[in-house]
Amino acid sequence: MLQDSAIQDRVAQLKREAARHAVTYIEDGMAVGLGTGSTAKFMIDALGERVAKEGLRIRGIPTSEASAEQAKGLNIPITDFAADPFLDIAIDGADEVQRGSLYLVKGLGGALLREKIVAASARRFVIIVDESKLVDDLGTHAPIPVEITPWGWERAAKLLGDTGAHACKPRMKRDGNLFITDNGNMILDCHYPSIDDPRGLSQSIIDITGVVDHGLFLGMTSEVLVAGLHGIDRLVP
Ligand SMILES: O=C[C@H](O)[C@H](O)[C@H](O)COP(=O)(O)O
Repeated sequence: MLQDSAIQDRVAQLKREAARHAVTYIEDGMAVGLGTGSTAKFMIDALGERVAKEGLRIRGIPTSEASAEQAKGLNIPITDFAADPFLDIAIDGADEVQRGSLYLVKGLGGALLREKIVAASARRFVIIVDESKLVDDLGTHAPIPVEITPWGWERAAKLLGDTGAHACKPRMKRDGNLFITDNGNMILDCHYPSIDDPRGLSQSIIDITGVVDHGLFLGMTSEVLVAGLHGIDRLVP
């Protein structure tokens, strides 16, 4: 039996391989959304390698300051929505992927807003995860992060906690310490006892004035590359 650390090393290796595979979808001349998080980091590394070794000519839009720094360090050219309002592809990680629907929970690292804007702009949205992220019901392991404006945040928090069938227990991200996003907003992590109507929940959160967006990504995924101990699976909705 493999030890925990050996399993983690193997999963990291498979995520790296899945990231390399995802990067083969990128072709010369493309505008590419660059995700955020430990899995997206492997993908940006693999893309940097293609830029350096093959002279691949692409333009990237990073979904966080961290990914922007990484991309710049690898000489990946950065673009913006003025020059590229539509992207050919975006590649990112996720916190949960619902089997079948391929609905996602994203944003536990706090990057959900830019990630969602980039995903919405991309013709193809590719997700890379390890198999521990696959769930039957959203919210099984991950809370839903909700990005809210700092001004009046207490009101939004109260309403998130009071929304009838969609009430949650909002907690301030990072164990009660203030977490400010790259956009200058705050994140509340919302724990729901169960999520049986993701679309209804999405709407009820977004209807609260002061909420900027949330980490449910519904109907956006083009495909998911799942890195498991036995290899890489490709899921499509
Ligand atoms: O804000 C963070 C992003 O949504 C990440 O893509 C997500 O949290 C997955 O991160 P990781 O690949 O590190 O598990």
